Amino acid sequence: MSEDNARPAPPDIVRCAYLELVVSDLAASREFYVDVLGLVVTEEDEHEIHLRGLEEFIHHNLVLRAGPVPATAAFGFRVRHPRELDRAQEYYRALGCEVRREAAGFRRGVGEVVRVRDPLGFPYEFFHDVRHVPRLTWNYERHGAGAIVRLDHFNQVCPDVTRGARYLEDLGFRRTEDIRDEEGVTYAAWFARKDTVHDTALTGGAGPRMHHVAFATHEKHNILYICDKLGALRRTDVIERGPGRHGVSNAFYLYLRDPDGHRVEIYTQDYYTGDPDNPLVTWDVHDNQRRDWWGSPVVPSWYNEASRVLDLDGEPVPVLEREESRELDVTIGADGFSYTRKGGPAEGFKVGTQL
Ligand SMILES: O=C1C=CC(S(=O)(=O)O)=CC1(O)O
Ligand SMILES: [Fe+2]
Repeated sequence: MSEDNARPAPPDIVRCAYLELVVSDLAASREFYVDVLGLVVTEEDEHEIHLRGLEEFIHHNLVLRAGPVPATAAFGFRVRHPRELDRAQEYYRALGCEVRREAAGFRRGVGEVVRVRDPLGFPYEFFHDVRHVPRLTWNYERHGAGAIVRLDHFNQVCPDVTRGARYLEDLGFRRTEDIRDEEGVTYAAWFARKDTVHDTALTGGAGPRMHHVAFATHEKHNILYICDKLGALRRTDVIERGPGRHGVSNAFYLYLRDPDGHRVEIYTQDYYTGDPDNPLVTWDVHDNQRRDWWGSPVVPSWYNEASRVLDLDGEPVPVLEREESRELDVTIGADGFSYTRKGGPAEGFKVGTQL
């Protein structure tokens, strides 16, 4: 039992492991994720494609499933031992959540799965047993110049980030960074189980919705190559934001939109957060360098658009509007305010003066 004996201890989550996306045109999505981005096909048929990064040894990091309504069907987390599935089941039942336990075979390449619709409305899955597949770390003949090596994180849109943060921290996630204002409103926060900046993050907005899934490369030049390749393919309209250097996480980044509009981040070189006393980094929502260290603007679609999520029966979960102030409103636009140097000039061409 956890400290407050009222609730069972949370499951011991190792890492974010896979995302299931429903896509409207499986062939178009396969071309985007395999031919353009270079993810590796573990297994595929006419209904589903199971993909992974070059360094991954579990069966998949991404499932593309053909369906009528583009949405996110599952956020998969690996737990440290099969017994943690019992804990997951007890923990979420004690929260009053819908919990289903699916025998091995429910999900290809994965053993028993506990599926929940969590308190924020998201479809979370927990698993341990998984089929191992070849790690292609040293198969450089298969590494394109864009070389995506692993799944790094999810990003979830929810109306109340403070409430969501409390839920994730009770679940055992460590908050590593956040964006707040002087009134104490939290606009976004990042949460880790592995020793990088995050396994998932909460972005304040209408939700529950899936903001993005991020895959990691080893180097910035892998990201720059993906941009150059998209230029050569005349597909630069899939580039939504970046390339650039984040303030939060310090990672180099690129955001793309897939054929259904699902957002994919390509991400590299954040920092180690594994010590128990890892210090929280808090950013001022008006700091122009918080989301892009070079002060480049965040396009409004990045704040406003995200993918629906499905409940455990495959139905879209209703979306609730955010009640607290929204980041886009307080930083960009006629009454938006953002600075490069606190108290410095707000005039000029940077964000907050022309968008
Ligand atoms: O992974 C991330 C790290 C940093 C940022 S931000 O735009 O720098 O806040 C966004 C993000 O959540 O995608
Ligand atoms: Fe991200």
